[in-house]
Amino acid sequence: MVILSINAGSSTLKFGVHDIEHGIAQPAALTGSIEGLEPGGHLSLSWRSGGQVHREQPDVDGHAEPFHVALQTLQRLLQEQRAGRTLQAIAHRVVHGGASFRQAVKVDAAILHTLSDLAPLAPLHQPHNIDGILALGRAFPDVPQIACFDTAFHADLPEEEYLFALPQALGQQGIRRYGFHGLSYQSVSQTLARFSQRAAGRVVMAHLGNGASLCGMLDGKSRATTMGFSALDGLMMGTRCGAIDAGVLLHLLAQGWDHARLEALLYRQSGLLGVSGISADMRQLRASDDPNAQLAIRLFGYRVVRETAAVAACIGGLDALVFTGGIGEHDQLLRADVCDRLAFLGVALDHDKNSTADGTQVVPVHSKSSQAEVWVIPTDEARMAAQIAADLLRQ
Ligand SMILES: Nc1ncnc2c1ncn2[C@@H]1O[C@H](COP(=O)(O)OP(=O)(O)O)[C@@H](O)[C@H]1O
Ligand SMILES: CC(=O)OP(=O)(O)O
Ligand SMILES: [Mg+2]
Repeated sequence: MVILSINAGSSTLKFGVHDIEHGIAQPAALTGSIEGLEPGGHLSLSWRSGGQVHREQPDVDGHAEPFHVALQTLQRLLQEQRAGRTLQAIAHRVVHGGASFRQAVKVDAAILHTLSDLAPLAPLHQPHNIDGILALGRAFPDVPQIACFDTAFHADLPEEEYLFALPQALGQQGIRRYGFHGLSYQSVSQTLARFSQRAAGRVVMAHLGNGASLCGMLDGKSRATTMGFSALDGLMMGTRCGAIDAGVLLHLLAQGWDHARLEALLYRQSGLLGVSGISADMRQLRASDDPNAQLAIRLFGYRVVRETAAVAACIGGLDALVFTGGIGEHDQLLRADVCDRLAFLGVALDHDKNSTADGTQVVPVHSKSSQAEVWVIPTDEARMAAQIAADLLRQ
């Protein structure tokens, strides 16, 4: 069996072609991303197969929809690689499953409708996830499309974690904490379990990418997480501010800000980009000597420390801390800053080991004397989605 995994975002479409052997999704035989899907962006395709990396610039005529060109490019690549003919399913990462979906589902018209209703709760993600399902449904009409939700991993959060302190009628309408990055947490916790017995204990995972969140787990199950009703809560991110005093929003509303302006502020103009005024990308901030770039990095690390301690408190302590996501896997300075400040929780980093971890493999980075283990583990959301889809098809 072969499953194509799709993670369609606002600027990138990431894909992986996974063989399923004896029910287990294998690392992608063909993997890649199409970048530059945002308005005015420059489309570029990069893909890896058999250890070789290929790059190309798809031809785009000025009027073509970037998403359409990306899809044609992907279809062509699948044909060339003979992967398209054998597809058994297409697994889509869908960020928000709301109260309706506690686990993955095979998509039909009614389900698409429900997913569309959730789009305002994840405006950076859900519309693109849905576009991906529609486009691949047209391209491969006979192949089942499976929606794999970021929220599903957190479906059993305890009541005191998922309830907001609002009148209960609102909670009953579905206004509650859902939590996100679930495919990543599930992938990384399965990997941790292969390497460390601490996976059965009190684990805090830090998914620090363009979006960023933490998850506190007991025995591999989500018990606390920083993202909430939407993917805005919790940590500071590339362009999102994370947790913010709701009084600020009331104040801006009273000043005449409308929904569209607030949404743009909270989702697209804040975070590393907003504070630095330079970039949402940690690599560019590291390379800059502008004091505002350094300030943005400091705020980012500070918030990770603050929230890690809070999440550790919710799960009763810390047996292991795991870094993943683009920043978590690659930014050794950020890991060092965070771990040094978490010494009070029994975290002691081995700085030499930390400097070798670059997201290509699983690396323990704690020192011998550390009470808590610290790991850098590359996430594989695509393989996780393929696995979830394979499991669903077998049911
Ligand atoms: N070598 C690196 N050093 C520091 N940060 C990095 C590095 N590579 C990637 N990043 C950060 O990771 C982010 C992308 O994270 P990723 O988890 O891949 O994001 P996405 O949410 O798009 O899946 C980039 O925006 C950048 O901030
Ligand atoms: C939920 C979320 O923020 O996802 P991403 O990190 O892909 O933006
Ligand atoms: Mg991500």
